[in-house]
Amino acid sequence: MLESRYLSVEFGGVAALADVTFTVAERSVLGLIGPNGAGKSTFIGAASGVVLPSGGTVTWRGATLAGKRPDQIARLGVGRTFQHARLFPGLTALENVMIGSHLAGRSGVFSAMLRIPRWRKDEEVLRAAAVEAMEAVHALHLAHRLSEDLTAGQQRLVAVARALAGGPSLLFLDEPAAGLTDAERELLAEDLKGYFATHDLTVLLVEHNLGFLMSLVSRIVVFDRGAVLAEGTPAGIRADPAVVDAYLGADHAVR
Ligand SMILES: Nc1ncnc2c1ncn2[C@@H]1O[C@H](COP(=O)(O)OP(=O)(O)OP(=O)(O)O)[C@@H](O)[C@H]1O
Repeated sequence: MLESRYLSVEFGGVAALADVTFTVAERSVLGLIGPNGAGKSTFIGAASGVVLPSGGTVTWRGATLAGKRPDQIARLGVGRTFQHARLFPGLTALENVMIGSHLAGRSGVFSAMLRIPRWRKDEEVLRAAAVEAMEAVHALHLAHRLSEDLTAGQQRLVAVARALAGGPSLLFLDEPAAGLTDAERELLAEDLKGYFATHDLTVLLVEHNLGFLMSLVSRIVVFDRGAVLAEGTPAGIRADPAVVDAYLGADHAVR
């Protein structure tokens, strides 16, 4: 279980998150939504070690996440994507996925590597994991293209593949569908659905495209101004007047 208890984050004395408490059940997919600036990315940042909390705890299967370094958190089997794809320029898509899984994945890939001493074998293991992850999101045809030559949507898919290639048990996806065409987004939703169903994976998904989000999640937590505004099933959240008021109103019609 992922458990956030009274997590608080301040930036220069201004509260970005205040006493945020919620849980994500093992092997479930939770959607985290809310208006711009509500603190969604800040939560992922704190839980993945790039933002320091000012109070509270975030634990995964009982192990502390918030307050640790990103590499320590990655070693606990936690993977993430960023709001911006952050691929390394000058490297191919495949190389980006391989490097990402090498840096991040200590649970699946890395332990597999430890059992195979020769460095060539190491590279083969990384490559195989990268190819499998790229295949899972229909991105394998991009393998040998330079990352800077990819469209925004393609870069996004490669970033998702990079997070999957590390073999995470807990995955934070920060707006994976941003910049995708309608067709790419629909395909990614199908791909992720299949992936989640066949892997031992707990997922926290931040996404403004609510059609995409609602097709993947079983529960939703709504943030508003750094606090939990509501929590429930997709149907319950859609019908919650406070959520409609704060977020789902005119500008955010459910697609
Ligand atoms: N590094 C930072 N320094 C100062 N303030 C920050 C920093 N990162 C985020 N904030 C502020 O913290 C608040 C929460 O931002 P955050 O990006 O977490 O919101 P969000 O819900 O992810 O928004 P969006 O949907 O627009 O991505 C905002 O007021 C933002 O301006």
